[in-house]
Amino acid sequence: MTDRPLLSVRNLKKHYPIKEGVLSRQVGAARAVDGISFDIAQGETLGLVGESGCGKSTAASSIIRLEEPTSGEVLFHGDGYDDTRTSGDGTTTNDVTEFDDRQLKAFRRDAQMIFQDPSSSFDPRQTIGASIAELLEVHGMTDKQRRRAIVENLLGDVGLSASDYDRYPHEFSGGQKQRIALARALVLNPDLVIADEPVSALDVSIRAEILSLVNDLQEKYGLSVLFISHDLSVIRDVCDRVAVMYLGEIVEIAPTEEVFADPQHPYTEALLSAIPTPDPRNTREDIELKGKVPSPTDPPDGCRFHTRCHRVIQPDEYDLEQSHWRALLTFRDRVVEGSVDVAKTRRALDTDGDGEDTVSDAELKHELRTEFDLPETLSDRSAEDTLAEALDRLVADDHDRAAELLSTFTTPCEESKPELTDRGTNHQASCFLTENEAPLQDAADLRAD
Ligand SMILES: Nc1ncnc2c1ncn2[C@@H]1O[C@H](COP(=O)(O)OP(=O)(O)OP(=O)(O)O)[C@@H](O)[C@H]1O
Repeated sequence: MTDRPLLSVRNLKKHYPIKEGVLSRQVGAARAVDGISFDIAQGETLGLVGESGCGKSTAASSIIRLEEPTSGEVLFHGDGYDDTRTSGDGTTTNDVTEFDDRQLKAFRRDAQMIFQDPSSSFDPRQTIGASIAELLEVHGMTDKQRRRAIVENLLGDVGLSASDYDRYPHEFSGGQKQRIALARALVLNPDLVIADEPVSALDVSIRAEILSLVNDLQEKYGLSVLFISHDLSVIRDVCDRVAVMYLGEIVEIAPTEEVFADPQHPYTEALLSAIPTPDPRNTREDIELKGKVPSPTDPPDGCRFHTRCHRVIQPDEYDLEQSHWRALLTFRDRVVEGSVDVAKTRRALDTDGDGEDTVSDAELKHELRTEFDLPETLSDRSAEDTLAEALDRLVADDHDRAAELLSTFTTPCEESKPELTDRGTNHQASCFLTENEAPLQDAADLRAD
């Protein structure tokens, strides 16, 4: 046991080229993973959490080199790996991204992956014992009896029995198959296991059993685990630390209890609020993550979360109710991108359906405010004047002028990018709001603003 982390990921990027035309010219890139860094200590379980599409699986497959990373380092310090390890060209490295085929084969023994759907990872014509024992054979164990003994023993460790060795995958339930997948991941005695949503496909009733098994095995074998999930409540049960990912970046990383007790990024706060809680005094369930996750081909400038953030910062000249400021920016973005369909709203209001233009502009503007959660009057006079004029232009079909007027509303969150900075021991987050301040105020206070 050393103090050195088992795995150090440094500024890892995976960009998928977007190609167009007969010549397949590259016209852009999906920045699925865009410069993430973290360590995993020996025997530690790190959770990687975020909504679907934020880049978790791409991060995992780039770390284990199922896909070639675009750039960055993945330093692995497993048994037998040190800085003097010699790569094929004679240079010294323990950077997985530089491994040659021989090193990669050894690494793939020491770092194993478990996937969400256990059904698809077994050959239906092979007994589960044979499919696990095969790995031992591939890695040089010639003694058939010994292979069988090791696998039978492992089946016991994952809560199955030695006699299951000769049974076929279809004879097992989803939960049992995930136990078998765990046995297969462990048979080569790895240092690191990457588990990508290992319980998401399972019935809620058996999730807890599998999570508890992961915990037991992690302890028994002294494993380091990268545990990927979109669900923070699952992470809480198994992880020592949590890294929160949004649109290809890590926005907060901290010990699990700190993330739950004192989140420093509004995105983390929103994920926490989605966890159902039986405690009626808990105020978190009211934060609603609005809007679409932007595309990684064109991520927002500045803080990537600002287009959906309930705490998006107001410039000094305004002092609006926070929810109105959020609504105003959302309205601005929708008008600027051209997705506010005034004609459609007009048709919807035309209840007699005669096609005659009987809907007044005042009704239409009222409906647009309602649709975008904007009040009848903003408390700030100058902001209200600008909004009212933009609405006038919009209902008069002068979309460009409306967009121009609304574009005068800007937030510091889109003007520059917050870096990950320290918020306490082992706690980092990237948000201007909490950079130099006390913890995020309670969600209940925010609503009372
Ligand atoms: N081969 C590819 N080409 C282009 N874009 C891709 C490719 N693979 C993934 N992406 C994009 O990269 C982003 C990250 O995808 P990824 O699957 O890693 O996210 P995730 O957080 O694991 O989500 P999920 O839990 O739904 O799998 C998504 O926007 C996805 O559309």
